[in-house]
Amino acid sequence: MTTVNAQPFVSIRRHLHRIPEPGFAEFKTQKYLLDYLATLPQERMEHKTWRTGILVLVKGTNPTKRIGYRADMDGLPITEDTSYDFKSEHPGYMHACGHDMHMAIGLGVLTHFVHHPVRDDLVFIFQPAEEGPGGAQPMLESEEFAAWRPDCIFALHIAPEHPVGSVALKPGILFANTSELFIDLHGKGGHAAFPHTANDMVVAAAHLATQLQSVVARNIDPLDSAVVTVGKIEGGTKQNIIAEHARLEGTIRTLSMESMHKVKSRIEALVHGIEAGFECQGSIDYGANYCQVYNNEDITLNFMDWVRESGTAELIECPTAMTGEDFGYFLEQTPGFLFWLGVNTPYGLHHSKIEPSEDAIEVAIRVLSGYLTKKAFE
Ligand SMILES: CC(=O)N[C@@H](CCC[C@H](N)C(=O)O)C(=O)O
Repeated sequence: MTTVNAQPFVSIRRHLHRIPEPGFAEFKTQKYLLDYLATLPQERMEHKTWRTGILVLVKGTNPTKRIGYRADMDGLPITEDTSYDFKSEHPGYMHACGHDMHMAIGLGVLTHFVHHPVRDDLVFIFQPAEEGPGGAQPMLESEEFAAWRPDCIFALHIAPEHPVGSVALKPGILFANTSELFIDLHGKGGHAAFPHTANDMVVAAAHLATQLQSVVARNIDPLDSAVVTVGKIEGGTKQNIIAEHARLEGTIRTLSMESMHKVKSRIEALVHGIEAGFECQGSIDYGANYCQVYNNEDITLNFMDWVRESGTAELIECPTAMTGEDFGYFLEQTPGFLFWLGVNTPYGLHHSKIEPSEDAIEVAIRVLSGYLTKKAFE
């Protein structure tokens, strides 16, 4: 089994944790990663940037194919509430989805292969804007990516609910199809004391938020799975002014595209109903849409067998989750898989208190280095 000194990558993770940035604005993150790459021996390495992302080629000794690992880079608009002494230095932003861990692990694996080259070429992909508006699709269409397109590709995501030392996955559909959801309602504002002269968009938004919950409950086959979550409502300007505008922001998750179309058409019908019922105008924007994460059956089962046989980590066969990931677009074009990495913390992804166990960094570097070495000689 490969032994790994993960301490430098724990420090890297802590530095990255301090500088979370929004999608396509990962400027400090990109610079920090580039500065680290410059400290490595350059003989076997080439790199190039794509927008705020980075692609790194670690050259094989006698390459027959290219193997990819992808790490996402962006943070989330969350005010951090952890006990860390290396908290976010960017007010209102936090690495609450583990991308700091994913990048540190990527650098750890890359560093291992710079010092221990294998037969095949390895491509490390640091991708911006996973949380939105979605960096994978435009990156896949770029010339920079096309020149180093991998033949198979892997990624991981931290899993708060799984123990450190474990990896969890399944062949087939692992994550759902997603669509963002932004609904604007425009009515007639007015004085709080004269409601009969106005069309109150706070009341309309409240009705709509409640009605949206009927879509999954009443329009989707209970044996299928779907989610409609409204995560944010904004409306009004002052307590004694009737609001002329309200905005609902949410996300849709489905396991099939058929259900995605059904959910969207029901949402459109409900918004028309609100327009008629509250004499207002509604508009819907579906923002960024991600396709499902579909793990290639053969490669995933092969990896699961390898984990079991090598004893590199505890293997958990997990169910499908309604999370989304634009890594699904890589898997649509290139066979591979994504796995959950156990980080054992009571707070979930996107929570202001999440503190993933950093011991998982060593586990991930060990698993990925071991597996990619095997893969490079298959
Ligand atoms: C792993 C994870 O938490 N991914 C995000 C992906 C966001 C997709 C998109 N911006 C949306 O909100 O629909 C997730 O929320 O699952």
